[in-house]
Parts: sequence; structure tokens; C-alpha cells
Amino acid sequence: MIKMKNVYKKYANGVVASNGINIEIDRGEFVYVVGPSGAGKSTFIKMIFREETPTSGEIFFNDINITTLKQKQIPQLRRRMGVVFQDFKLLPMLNVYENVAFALEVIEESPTNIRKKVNEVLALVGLTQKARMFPNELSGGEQQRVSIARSIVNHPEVVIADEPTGNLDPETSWEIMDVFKKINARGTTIIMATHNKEIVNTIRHRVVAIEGGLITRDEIGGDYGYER
Ligand SMILES: Nc1ncnc2c1ncn2[C@@H]1O[C@H](COP(=O)(O)OP(=O)(O)OP(=O)(O)O)[C@@H](O)[C@H]1O
Repeated sequence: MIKMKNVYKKYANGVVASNGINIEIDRGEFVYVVGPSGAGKSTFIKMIFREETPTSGEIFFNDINITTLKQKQIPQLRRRMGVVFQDFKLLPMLNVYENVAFALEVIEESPTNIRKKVNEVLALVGLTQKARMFPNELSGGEQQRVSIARSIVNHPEVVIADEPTGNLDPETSWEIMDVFKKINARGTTIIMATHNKEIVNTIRHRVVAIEGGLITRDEIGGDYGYER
């Protein structure tokens, strides 16, 4: 589903964040991306949803070469991907329901479909009762649930998460992992960059370690492998 071939990324300041990455990720997989700070995890993640482009090499999403997509084709690609960030990125003036519905309004879904899809994902993340609340009235874990609901409302094939538990306490982090488990059980591929050793070592999935812009380890059910 996602394939990188000899991906190299050098930022304008000369930093090489990807130094020849080759990887294949199949439909339905759950992949943790681990590695020290500054290793190139976020860059790896951002290149998948075309937030960054490689300096050389190719990235495929199914049979689409996303490295050569034109700017106007990017929204269409992003509709097939859900993205979740450490800091939630919710719109403060919109309530929970509206934050999730927004993504569908932009693509002009019918009001009936919007209602159906939003209510379905709010139920999945356990926020039906809080649909009318605003982000600043919610806990961090609840805000992350909204952000996850928003990421999956359009039934993406893959959810890409960059440190989704980074701002959450341990108990809330486990709850968020339950939500990802449900999403993965529906067949959605999950790619998650994380520093959470306990989670990686307990909820076993494929572990891809990046160090110095290179994949140094790639094991199904692997350990987190670092002290933190
Ligand atoms: N936009 C940018 N411009 C220049 N350098 C960048 C940019 N983004 C990242 N870098 C550099 O690229 C390297 C890899 O960064 P990246 O954010 O991918 O690492 P990371 O593994 O996600 O780190 P962390 O775990 O701290 O989030 C770092 O040296 C970083 O400073």
C-alpha cells in the first residue's frame, strides 16, 4: 500500500533527514516508527502525506507515485489518508461535532451523509455525549479522540499518527491505543511514530526504527529498543 524506494531528504539548511529509505507497508498493518529525537521519524511520516517531498527517490501510495503529484492532486490524495498529531490541531471555534464534520463539508458531502458519518465515528471514539462541547471544555484525551474521529470520518485507507500520545498521561495514552486498535481492526492501516516505550513493548506490532535518516531495524513484534 505504501512503498518508499531509495528516499533521500535533505532540508534547505543541509540537514539530511532521510538517507536512503526503502520500505513497504501493506494494507491492514500496524506499524510503530521509533528512534531517537531528530532521527527522521516526522520527516518519514510527513513524506507519506506529501507534507514534505523527498529530494530524490520515490514514494507510492497504492499505484500512485506521490512524489510526482501536482499540487492540485494533493487534496485528493489526502482524502484517502487520515492524519493525527501530538497537539490535536482542532479548530477552537467549532464544537466536537463541527470539528469532525468540517472535513466532509469541505468535500461537499450531502448533509445526510455527513450526519451519518460523524455520528458513527463519534460513537466509535466514545464521544457521542460530548458532541456539542468545544475543544477547550475537553480533556487532552478527549481532544485526541476528536482528532482521531476527524481523521477517520472519511474512511481513509491509512491513518498516520505522529506521536499521538505525546501530550497525554499514561492512562489516557492506553485509552487512545484502544481507539487505534478498533480502527486497525476495521482494516485500516496505522502508521504511528512514537516515543512510548511501554506501549510499543506491550501492544506488539511491527517496529520500524529510524536512526540518522536510515531504517536500522524492522521487526514484527519488535521491542521499542531505546531507554526512553
Ligand atoms: N523543516 C525543516 N527544515 C530543516 N531541518 C529540519 C526540518 N524538519 C526537520 N529538520 C531536521 O531534520 C532532522 C530530522 O527531524 P525529524 O523531525 O524528522 O526527526 P524526529 O525523529 O521526528 O524527531 P523527534 O523525535 O524529536 O520528533 C532533524 O535534525 C531536524 O532538525
